[in-house]
Amino acid sequence: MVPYLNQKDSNGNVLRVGYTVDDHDQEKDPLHPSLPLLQHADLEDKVVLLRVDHNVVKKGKILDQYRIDVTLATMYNIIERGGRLVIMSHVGRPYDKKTNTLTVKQDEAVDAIVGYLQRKLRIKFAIPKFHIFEKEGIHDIDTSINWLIQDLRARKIGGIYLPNTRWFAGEEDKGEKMERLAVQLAALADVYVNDAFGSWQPHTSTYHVTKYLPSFAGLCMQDELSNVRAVLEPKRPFVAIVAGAKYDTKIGPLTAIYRRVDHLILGGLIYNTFLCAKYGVKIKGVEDSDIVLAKDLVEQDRNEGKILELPYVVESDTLEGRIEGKFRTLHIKDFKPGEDYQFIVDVDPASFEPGTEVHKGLESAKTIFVNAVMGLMPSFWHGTSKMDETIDQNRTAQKFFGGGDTLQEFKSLHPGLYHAALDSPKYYMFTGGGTVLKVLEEADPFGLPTVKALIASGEAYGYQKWRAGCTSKI
Ligand SMILES: Nc1ncnc2c1ncn2[C@@H]1O[C@H](COP(=O)(O)OP(=O)(O)OP(=O)(O)O)[C@@H](O)[C@H]1O
Ligand SMILES: O=C(O)[C@H](O)COP(=O)(O)O
Repeated sequence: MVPYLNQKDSNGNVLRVGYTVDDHDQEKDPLHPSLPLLQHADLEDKVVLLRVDHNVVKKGKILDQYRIDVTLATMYNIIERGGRLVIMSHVGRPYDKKTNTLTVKQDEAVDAIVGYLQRKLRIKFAIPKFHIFEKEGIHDIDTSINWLIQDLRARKIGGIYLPNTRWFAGEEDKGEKMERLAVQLAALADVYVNDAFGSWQPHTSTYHVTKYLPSFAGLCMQDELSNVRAVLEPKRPFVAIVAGAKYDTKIGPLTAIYRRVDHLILGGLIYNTFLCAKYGVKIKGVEDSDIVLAKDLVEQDRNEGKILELPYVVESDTLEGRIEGKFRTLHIKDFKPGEDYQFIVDVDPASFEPGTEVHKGLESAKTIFVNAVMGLMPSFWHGTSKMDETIDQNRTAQKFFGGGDTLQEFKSLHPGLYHAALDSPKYYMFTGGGTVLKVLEEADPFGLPTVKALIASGEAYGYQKWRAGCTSKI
């Protein structure tokens, strides 16, 4: 039997699920016709493995619950239609690719998320416990979970929330461990739903598991895929601001994004690396191998001049904080090839003052995409704060913010503006900033590896054929 809705009326038309949302307007907002949608899954009495991006915990605490809140509709929809929830998310980056070790820290546990969900939904979630090996994490999903699954099916508990997916040895593995985890995850459930737009990396819980279960895009995923089109087809001039810490996953897309924008503004570790490559300086914390990668971008920009450089940066002797006498503002025009600098930890707000190229670029933009925390938080917030204010002064541009820390810092630095922005048609908040960069690189929202995997699963389970056979609008 196909895993899709199977109720038909007397004319053989597939019935819409009366009480649920089946109102994605394909004409207004076309999603890929082969992308299996949650609305079309048969969920009655099914255990649903739901992958979300609840990567909102820092030092054991939730700083901004936005990325949890936007998945509540998917959860409610699943429960309301008879599904039973097994939820999973990653928190942080416990796996160190360089040393090949995995560090399990309790302050990256999902407990705070589960506490929040229980308060919000008023239902009880169980977090199963598995044996954790030092430097290797969790090897296997222990069969003891079967008791919990039984309780879940019997409605003795409201849901199960698995431990941080990146604590599993097979999550980021490419070999046997990955295959093992994919099979073990799939064995827990009848259906898989991906609502984790922000987690585009093809890991086991976002990608490989789809080989073993009928898989669907959740409601948050669908909204994000629809909205990202506005960034792919922007009103011009289009300015992108990319900053922050995740140099490794963001430098790749950056050269492709360069081709799409009218202006690019860099900050954070990405800017430090760019400055080293362009001005031949050494900045503490920037690795030589990363500078080599940034050289392509510098070359490209020598010809096209799209990068608007933030002229004033903040140098600090320590990463411990903003300590009087240990930090200073530098102008990049004073950089001399071969010179060594301490940590560059922020841009000075003066970089955004009227009259600067950066200010002119932001003032005249019609579309602005922001995946940017300009400085090392929480001490060096001044550059990010000024950036947010400067962007807001442009009242005509369509403004897109995306990224866990980007949203969280926007909220903590300008709470009033952040809440107004959530309701403003001039702003849109994406749950993943790196994901939007990846979409821009692929030039196609459905080119994300995780979305391609959902489409492939639909092919394997006959979704396209089922959909072609539906005569009523679904
Ligand atoms: N110059 C800097 N040196 C060190 N860390 C920095 C610097 N500038 C910013 N950061 C850190 O970058 C982090 C944010 O970067 P990150 O790439 O994770 O952004 P994000 O908005 O979460 O994006 P995404 O959701 O796409 O991962 C913050 O924790 C901030 O402290
Ligand atoms: O915070 C994020 O950007 C997402 O949760 C993705 O995290 P990742 O870049 O570590 O995959």
